[in-house]
This record gives sequence, structure tokens and C-alpha cells, in this order.
Amino acid sequence: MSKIAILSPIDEIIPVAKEACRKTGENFLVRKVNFDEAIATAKRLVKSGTEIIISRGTLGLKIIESNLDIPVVQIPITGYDLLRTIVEAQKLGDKIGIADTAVILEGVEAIESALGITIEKYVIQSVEEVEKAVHSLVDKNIDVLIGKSVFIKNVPNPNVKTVVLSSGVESVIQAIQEAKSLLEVRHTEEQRTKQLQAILDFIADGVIAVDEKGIITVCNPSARRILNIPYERVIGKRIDDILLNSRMGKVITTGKEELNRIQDENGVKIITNRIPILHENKVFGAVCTFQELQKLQQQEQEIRKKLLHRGHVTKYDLENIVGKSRSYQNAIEKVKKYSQVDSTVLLTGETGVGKEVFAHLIHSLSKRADGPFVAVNCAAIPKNLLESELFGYVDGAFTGARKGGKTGLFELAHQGTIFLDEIGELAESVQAQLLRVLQEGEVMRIGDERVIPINIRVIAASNRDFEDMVEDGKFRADLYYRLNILDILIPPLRQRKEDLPLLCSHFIGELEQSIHKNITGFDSEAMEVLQSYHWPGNIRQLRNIVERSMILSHGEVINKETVLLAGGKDFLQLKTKRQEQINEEKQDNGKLQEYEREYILDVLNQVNGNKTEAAKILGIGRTTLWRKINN
Ligand SMILES: Nc1ncnc2c1ncn2[C@@H]1O[C@H](COP(=O)(O)OP(=O)(O)OP(=O)(O)O)[C@@H](O)[C@H]1O
Repeated sequence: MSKIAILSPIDEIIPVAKEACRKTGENFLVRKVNFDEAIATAKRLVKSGTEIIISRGTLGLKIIESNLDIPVVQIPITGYDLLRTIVEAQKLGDKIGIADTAVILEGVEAIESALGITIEKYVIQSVEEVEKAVHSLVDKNIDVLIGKSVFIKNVPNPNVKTVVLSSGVESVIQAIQEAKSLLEVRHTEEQRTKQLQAILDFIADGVIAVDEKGIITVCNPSARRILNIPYERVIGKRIDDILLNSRMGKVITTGKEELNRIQDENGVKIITNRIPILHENKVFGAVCTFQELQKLQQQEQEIRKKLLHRGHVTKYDLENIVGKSRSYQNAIEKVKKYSQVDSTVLLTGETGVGKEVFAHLIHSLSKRADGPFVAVNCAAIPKNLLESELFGYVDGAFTGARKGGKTGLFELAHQGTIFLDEIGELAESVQAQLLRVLQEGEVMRIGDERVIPINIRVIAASNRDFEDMVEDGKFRADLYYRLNILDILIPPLRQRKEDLPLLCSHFIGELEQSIHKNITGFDSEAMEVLQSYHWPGNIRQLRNIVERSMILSHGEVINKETVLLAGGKDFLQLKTKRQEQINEEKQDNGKLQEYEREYILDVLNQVNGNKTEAAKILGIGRTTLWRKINN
């Protein structure tokens, strides 16, 4: 079926239209239709694939008014058509009359002055005026009447000749060209619409657009999915009947965009951008795009996880945590219990006792185990950077801020655990913000006004005495109580020395591979040295010394000398102590010898100096007696 069809109510146009098609090399459908069947015919054509109709005058108008939703191109009456008809009329008589619309008659005036003739004119306002117009012109004694076919049908005076004013081939060609370029535009537009539709159908973001009255004109599949919109048809419905907090009406009235807003819609938290649709400074609608907050956070975490080499994952589980002592096992029992709830935990203990290990353990035993584990050492990050590291910032939040902003560590820990080590080092301003995170479950990036809800578990640790810090006003009391809901005190190594052998063999096993040495353990003297030390650096220090001993050892079993060497200056005190002990022993030995000598001399006295007799009494040889007296 031809994409363009030419429909005419009058016979004269048909051959002209066919000629125009021939000249333009087109094979369009050309058909004569009566006024009554015009719309039905046009409908049939549209159904079978016609995209543009070319028609004339009143018939064209009728098709346009029928709301068929396809363009109708009118065949014009051009200046050539007028000139040709007037020249023809001149051949039939001197006095010419014409009835038509004001536009056509303006063209007539131009021809009158060019040809130096006068023509009687009647301006038609509507089709109903046909009879009146014809009568009025005939009454003016005209010889020839020019008009469209309806005008010249019933002329009351048979002496008046008639000439039909009709479009010529050029006019139809002009209409054909117009229809063709319209078709091209239509196809380009259709392609664009399809492209746009494909984008809307496949993007993960939700998109909803409304007109200036708040009626939905676009709602893509992601929007329905994200917001759980149950309705089959939302196009044409009022946005406020579908969404409670859309704020689209506000955007339309103010004409102001609202970017990066977090809102709750149908029980789903979304992050939205709403913008007005403006044309020549007039708002004629609004569009909003949105994403599911939770998904966005997950994606952000995934990306960050991939980007960061270390990855926010736990490294420890119950299997690689060593310690059988009662006090340590009590602490482990607490870990097991506390991991089952979501409350904040405060870990206290000296440096190196394994606070971070415990935090890992709590996370990996909890229901958040599959979520991120983010460890932050508050003392290791410079004070002026800590706030932005924890809370993140938006683009341009401060001088030096990274382009595009930065996600804070709290956000990264969403659905997981954040471990705040050395929490006692937090500046007061950050303490206040942390309190807000704990109380409200939301963070605000620096330079941003939107709040981001987060679901995290906080584990804090410190090796400082909190109660003292609170008393000295260095740590907020309210924050301390918020952190200290569940507490675990990890005992220092010196209080559980029975764990030393276990820990040593655990570390030997762990380090063997990297050191490439076959070490079976420590001998008893070496272990005695380890047992006698007070371990201020706790397990971390022990691990270091085990490692050093393994490297320094000449044999498979590590001996006392190697351990003392490995202990270096840490064990210096130990060596000094040993020396003192030896000295003491030496001193004691000296005293003993003195007593012995006195005793031997006493015995000698009693036997009047007889050495053989004295040696006999003392149970020693004469030479030994002699040496002991002379020593
Ligand atoms: N029970 C354990 N079993 C095996 N290794 C342990 C154990 N506890 C701690 N460690 C090891 O001891 C070292 C120190 O542990 P961790 O960093 O957790 O201590 P910390 O108390 O957090 O120290 P700090 O207060 O200095 O931050 C780590 O290398 C860890 O692997």
C-alpha cells in the first residue's frame, strides 16, 4: 500500500494528480471520493498503511477534523492556477466575477493590476454562503463566473458562462513534495521515538514524566518495578493518585529542579532527580528519574570492593583464633553471644591483645557476615581527614575535595560492620556526628544536605581508659554510653601465659611457609624465657618474636640463646635480671664457702690439727680438705 494517497472530491483533479505522480515518478494511490464516504475511506487507508493523505479544500478539512492522527496535506490553489483560469475566462467574456476565500482573492488583485483588468469579487466566509455569493455576482451582470466546482454547479442565469478554479499539475506536485518531506520527518521522528522508547525500557533508572497538570505521560518499566506500581495503566492518571510524595506539582509550580533527594515511596527508599520541562520559559511538565537507594549503595560497595586491593572482608574466624585459658575463653563466649545481636560493642584491652581480631570474629559470626567489614584506625588517619573519610563528601565540598565527591566509610559499611579502632582519638566534632549515626542510622556527606540512611553495626575499640577520658571531658559521656552497650575486655597475654605454647606453635605453623624453614618449636629453656617475659605488646609482640626466632634459629628447635637474641632490647631487662640472679647466686656461693671453711677449721681444732683425722670426720679426702682450707 502506498504511504501517500491522493483523495479528491472532484473529477478534474484526478487526471491532474495522476500526471503529477507520473512527473514525480511516484505511484501513489489517486482516488475520487464523495464527501460522505471521505472519512471511512481515509480510515481504511490508514489501516492498510497509508501515512499521509493529500486532499483539497473542504474534503481535506473534513479529514483533518476527523482526528485520524495522520497528517493531511492540502493541494493549494497557486498564483499559476489563478492566472491560468482568469486567462481562460477572458476568452469567454469581458466581465469576470469570482467567489472564493480572502486569501485567494488577494492573489486575484495582484493579477488584476498585472493584466490591467477588473474582476468582480465576492469573499466567502463559509460553505453555506455559496448560493448567496453566486447570486450576488450574477446580479452584477458578469459574463463569466470563476469558482470552485460547488460554485458553478447551479448558476441562475444560463447566459453566464463558468470556469472551474482548480489546481494544476504544479500545485499537486508541490503538495506531493510537501507530503514526502513530511513523511521523512515523520519517519525520523518515529525512529527517535523508538530509540527513546528503547532507552526508557532498558535503563535501570526509573523515569516518570508528567504534563503541566500532573498527568503521567511517561512511566518506564524500571519505575514500575522499583516503586511496585500495581496498576496496569498509569499513563493518563494523576501522579498524586499513584505516588504520595512525588513533589512533581511543586517542581511544576516553582519551575525549580530538585536534585539528589532521598524519598520514601511505596515503602521503598529512592534517590530522585526532579526537573521541570521548560519551553520558552514556560513550564509544561516535569520529569523525575530515580534509583533504588539500597541497590545504589550495594553497587557502590561492589565497585569500591573491586577498586580497593585490601577489600572490606573479614580475615579471621574461630579456627585461626588461639587461646584456651579461662579468661580468654570467657571473652570468646561473649563474642559468640554478641555476634547474634546488632547492638554496638566496645572492645577494650591493651595494645596487641587482638581487639581487631575480635571485631572480625563478631562480624563473621553475625548475620552480616556476607556484608562488608570496614576497619578504620581513628588514630592512623590525620585528624583533619578523618571526618571526610568517615562521612564522605560531595563534589566541591571543600578545597582539595576530589572531583565527583567521595563515599564515606560509613556508607561503605552499609549492610555490614564498621570497626572503629582507637575510638578515643576521635575529635569532639566527629564524636557528635558519630552519635548522630548511631542514634538516627543515617549519615550526611560533607557539603550535602541530604541524609543517607545506612544500616551498619558499629564495633568500637580502645586501649585507653574510657571512664577517665569521660571524667576528664575528653570523650562525650552520651557517646560512651551509646558505644558501651555490650563490652568485652580482652585479657593481656601476661595474665594468660598458659596460652603461650599454643600461640607459639600456631604462629610457627602460620609463618613456616613464608620463612621457608622447618621449625618444630621452642625447647624448654627457650619457653621458660618466653614465660618469664611480661609481654607489654601482647600477641602482636609475641608473633614478632616467634618470627624473628624462626629466622635466627640454626636448628629445627629454637633454643634459649636464639630467643634472647630475637627478643633484642625487649629482652634486655630479662638478660639483666638473669645476670643479677647469677651474681646473687655467686654471692651466695661465696658465703657458703666461708661457712664451710670455718666449719672445717673447727673440726681441725678439735682433733688438734690432725688433718687425716679431720678428713675422716668430714667424709672428704685429705687433698680436698687442704684445698678447701687454702681457698
Ligand atoms: N587469639 C589470637 N590468635 C591468633 N592470633 C591472634 C590472636 N589475637 C591476636 N592475634 C594476632 O595478634 C596481632 C594483633 O592483633 P590485633 O591487631 O587484633 O590487636 P589490637 O588489640 O587490635 O591492637 P591495637 O590496640 O594495637 O590496635 C594480629 O597479628 C593478630 O593476627
